[in-house]
Amino acid sequence: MAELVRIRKKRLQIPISRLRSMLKQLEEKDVDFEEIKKNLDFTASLLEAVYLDGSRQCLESEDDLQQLQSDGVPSEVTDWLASTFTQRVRRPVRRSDEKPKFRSIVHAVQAGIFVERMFKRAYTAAMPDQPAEVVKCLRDVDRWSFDVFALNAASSDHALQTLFFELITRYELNSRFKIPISCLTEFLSAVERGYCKHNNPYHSHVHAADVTQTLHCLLLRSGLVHWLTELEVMAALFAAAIHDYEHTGTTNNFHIHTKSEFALIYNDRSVQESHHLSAAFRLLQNDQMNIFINLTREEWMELRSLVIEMVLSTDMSSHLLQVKAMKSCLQQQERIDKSKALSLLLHTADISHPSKPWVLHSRWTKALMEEFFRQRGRAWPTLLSFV
Ligand SMILES: Nc1ncnc2c1ncn2[C@@H]1O[C@@H]2COP(=O)(O)O[C@H]2[C@H]1O
Ligand SMILES: [Zn+2]
Repeated sequence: MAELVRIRKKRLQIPISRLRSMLKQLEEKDVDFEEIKKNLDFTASLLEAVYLDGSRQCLESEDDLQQLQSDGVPSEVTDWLASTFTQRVRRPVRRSDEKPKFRSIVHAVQAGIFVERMFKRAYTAAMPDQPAEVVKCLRDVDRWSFDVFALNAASSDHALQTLFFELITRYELNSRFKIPISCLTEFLSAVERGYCKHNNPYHSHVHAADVTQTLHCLLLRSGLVHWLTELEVMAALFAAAIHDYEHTGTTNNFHIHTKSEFALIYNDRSVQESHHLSAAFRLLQNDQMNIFINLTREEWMELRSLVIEMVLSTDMSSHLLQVKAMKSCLQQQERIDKSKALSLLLHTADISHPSKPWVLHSRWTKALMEEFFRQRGRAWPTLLSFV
């Protein structure tokens, strides 16, 4: 793994140093501005291509370049790839009339910084040694088809801990927010125990790991990750990890109609979601588990507010409202509220399994059916009408 990262880093050194030198020239304003903007645009397209089509492990040979070409990457980008990563000489670039937009430069710079960070993390992560099987599973962590069940088996039933650790270190959020490693370990163990409390076939820590990975995939592949601050990414991953914490394996309706303790505490409003939040935040009251101990007060307030909004939005009863609000926002070209967008993304990840490969979807569906049947059993016979 370390060897692979070393090779990848070496390959990316050329475009990274190119990007840096272009930026320096831009600052000094002593070059052809249009040319440099175009180069930056190419760099962004290259980096996006490397990530978006999952081919960042390639660029080994001409075959890989061929593959990029067939995947619809512009010919200029493929040429640039060839001249940068292989011995092939670059063809003259066709001049385009279209002026590169300032946004392209912003994206290029952001993409460059992001890619460099993703690779740097391999050198800074304090992650414990993982079994080879876990490392193998995690290679697919950026993919929609990621097999969370395989990860759970490889990590001896610790999918959530393993995945959260991986993502936090990948995004370098552990160093950015000075998360004590011992707190992170304690906290994640407690979260996994909470998910096991009711022995649910569906709402287990594996579901939490699945939703967290899916959210990461959505953020990465849509490019939204460049639009977000580190605090927002941290809040999003945290919200996904805890979004069903201590789920009882029953629906909100079940709680309301059985006049459960939770329904009484939360006044029939988003009963489960309110409990997931409250119980997870309560864990952080314990200093041994407070992974956010080093956040400033402002950072903490912002993170807490975002997480609350995101987890409450996983209440299925808010589905239509959320979709309608986002549609009207897009139609009227209004500025999109980040917390609303993140909430919708978490909700999307939460109900995403029907769009995953059949082998994953059918497994989730069986687990959910089993959970629904168990609830029916618990409600029998008087309350059957509402379950
Ligand atoms: N394929 C599905 N069909 C019907 N309901 C689903 C399906 N997938 C998920 N759900 C429900 O949608 C809910 C989303 O939030 P939860 O994860 O708490 O619980 C989930 C299930 O109750
Ligand atoms: Zn869920």
